[in-house]
Amino acid sequence: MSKSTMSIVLRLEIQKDQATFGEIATIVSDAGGDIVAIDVIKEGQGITVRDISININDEAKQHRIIQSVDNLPGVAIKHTSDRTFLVHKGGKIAISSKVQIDNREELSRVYTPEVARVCEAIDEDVTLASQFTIKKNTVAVISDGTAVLGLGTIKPEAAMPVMEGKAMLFKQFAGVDAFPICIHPQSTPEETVKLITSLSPTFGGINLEDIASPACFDIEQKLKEQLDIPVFHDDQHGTAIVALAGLLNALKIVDKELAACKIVVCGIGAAGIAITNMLLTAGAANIIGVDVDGALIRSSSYDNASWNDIAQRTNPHQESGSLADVLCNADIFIGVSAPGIVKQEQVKSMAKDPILFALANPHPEITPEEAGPYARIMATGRSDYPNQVNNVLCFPGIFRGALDARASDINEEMKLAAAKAIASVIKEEELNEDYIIPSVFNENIVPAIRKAVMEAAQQTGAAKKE
Ligand SMILES: NC(=O)C1=CN([C@@H]2O[C@H](COP(=O)(O)OP(=O)(O)OC[C@H]3O[C@@H](n4cnc5c(N)ncnc54)[C@H](O)[C@@H]3O)[C@@H](O)[C@H]2O)C=CC1
Ligand SMILES: CC(=O)C(=O)O
Ligand SMILES: [Mg+2]
Repeated sequence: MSKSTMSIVLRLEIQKDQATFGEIATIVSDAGGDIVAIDVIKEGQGITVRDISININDEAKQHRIIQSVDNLPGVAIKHTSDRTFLVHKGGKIAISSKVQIDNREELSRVYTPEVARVCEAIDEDVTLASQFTIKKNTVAVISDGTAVLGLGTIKPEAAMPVMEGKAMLFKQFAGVDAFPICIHPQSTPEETVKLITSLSPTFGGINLEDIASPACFDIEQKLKEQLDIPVFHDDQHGTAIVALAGLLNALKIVDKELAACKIVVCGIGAAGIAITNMLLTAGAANIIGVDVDGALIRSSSYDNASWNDIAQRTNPHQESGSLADVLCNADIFIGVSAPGIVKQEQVKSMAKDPILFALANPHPEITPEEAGPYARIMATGRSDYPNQVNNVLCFPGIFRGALDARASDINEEMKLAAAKAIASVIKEEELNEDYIIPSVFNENIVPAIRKAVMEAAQQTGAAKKE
């Protein structure tokens, strides 16, 4: 099974009479690195300068390699670079023009004075903005940095690499122009709503990203009420749609019905609440929500209003206790909580053919290696294991469909249609334990979601375009 690798490049100055490349290779290999490329940068009298590219799978090994190589007599590290940082240099996206202007006539057309005629036309009929501006195909990816991946609150500037990454994926997979916008956290959800509402005329849709719960619920709800463009909190609904898609296929393999399964959803935050709601809509009857203080039960009262709401609508047998307690005999575990909180013993205690979706990023609740012997089906949110249950499978396609339908909303029917469309990309005869969800590179995903979402938008009256 694959595991993500970091890749570093060391530029070494080697005194030929004191050190050999063989010695360096041995040190790197002993410290757990794989040398994947060597470039000779300079050959001189008694000195050679080489770039060696090394793959490693954790940061501790990286430090060990650097230290050991640096300690070698006759070897000096001139420069160290990390390929992941290199790919982020200067940001990952850029804006480009669709039209080249080479003379004054063309300049007058795209800019003043001619542009004013287009402005006046849009001012008279604002719906023309969808025809004559980027609004037609542009989505804002907006975060306040308060729940970035599983990193918690980080500075908005620090959230930007994730938002740029989302923008890249929007473009590559669905041709949607997405603009990353990281804002300072506001003191109230109302202020965030006001800020985003002010930005909204530019965009054809708003993809909220990595905004902490419970504020994210209020923010999304109010924006949906106030704006006539689709507003979609990716961590809630994108995750829920992909989780349901994966589950529909996983259940076919283990031959179980969703309604008959005992399902534990761990982490009743943005993703966990949306997953719970989506599974209830899809027919699940026995979901137990678990958060830091254990299983949510109806008879308790929680400070978090969403937990009270979830507790009222789940856990029909009122099972209480810790995650370990309620995982006993569970058919399905879905984690959107914290790294490493599920132990092998707990997987062993689950019902026959357990399904585990350990979706916390970047470190899952349990690794596939650990769960492997006991889990029948295992999925994570990561790109480096089979069965990647990640919202990247959804947001490009769902916005493609919503923009093309000129939808004013992404409603429940459109979400359910997207989940079924993702699941349907894998044919029944192709399904297996390591292939319950299509790869993000499967070219059928976006067209399948787009078609299903456009149809659902038409049927529910959300589409402005026939
Ligand atoms: N694979 C995917 O596509 C996605 C994965 N995620 C991951 O899910 C996790 C949660 O994300 P959000 O819902 O946006 O965050 P959130 O902050 O809204 O919710 C996290 C919830 O987990 C709970 N939690 C923390 N530690 C726990 C523990 N030890 N036991 C039980 N519950 C615990 C928190 O109290 C909170 O209610 C993150 O790691 C994130 O990266 C989120 C969205 C998409
Ligand atoms: C995948 C994603 O959106 C997250 O982990 O927050
Ligand atoms: Mg996210």
